[in-house]
Amino acid sequence: MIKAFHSSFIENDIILGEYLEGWRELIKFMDALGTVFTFISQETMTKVNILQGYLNGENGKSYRTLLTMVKFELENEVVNFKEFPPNRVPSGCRTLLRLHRALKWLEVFLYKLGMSEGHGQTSEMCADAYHKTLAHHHSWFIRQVAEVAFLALPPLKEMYTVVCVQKHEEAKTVLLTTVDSIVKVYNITQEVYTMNGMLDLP
Ligand SMILES: CCCCCCCC/C=C\CCCCCCCC(=O)N[C@@H](COP(=O)(O)O)[C@H](O)/C=C/CCCCCCCCCCCCC
Repeated sequence: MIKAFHSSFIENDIILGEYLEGWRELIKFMDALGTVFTFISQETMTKVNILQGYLNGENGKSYRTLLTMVKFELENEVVNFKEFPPNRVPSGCRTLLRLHRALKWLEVFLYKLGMSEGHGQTSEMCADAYHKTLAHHHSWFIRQVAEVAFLALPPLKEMYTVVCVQKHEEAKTVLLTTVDSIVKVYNITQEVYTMNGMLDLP
């Protein structure tokens, strides 16, 4: 997962194929945490599949990177700035924005896990990261579902086994290295979306 996210950025752009690979690896982590996260994992996979569909489609070349996707979709008026178009596959830009917002939550959550010194409740860290980030973009109903899922998060030691480490020091290295890659990917994407006025796509 670190490898995929790390090789996804080039200068000020993101290679979409690598980015989606990073997400697929993240989904594997989430699946390893238990069936209570299936709903979130499926929602994430749906978004990944929409983007992969564009990448594999007839205009696939235009979806090779974040910048080429944005250029193509804006030039071809694929992006809807006013409403979520019913009965149409959502644009790549709108779909990636949902993953981008979730990446901020993940950055904050993994940073908290890494800096926890082996103490603290994972559910509290996760909820706190969520309230500060992704929750701002979710409806009341989704926020309630998320709160219930957080309660099912395993304790810190068990979470470490998910990232294949035993001790806090090892976990800290893995988690903070991941955060580092996520921050780079997040900042590039944020810049591109800001420049194109696309941070609030419906
Ligand atoms: C050692 C620790 C390893 C931890 C690894 C964690 C891996 C996490 C992987 C994925 C994170 C979740 C990504 C969630 C994507 C949500 C996309 C989204 O916001 N969708 C909403 C908006 O879409 P549209 O309706 O506009 O199309 C959608 O409404 C939401 C659906 C339900 C998802 C609710 C997610 C809320 C919680 C996020 C925290 C996940 C907790 C997982 C705990 C590990």
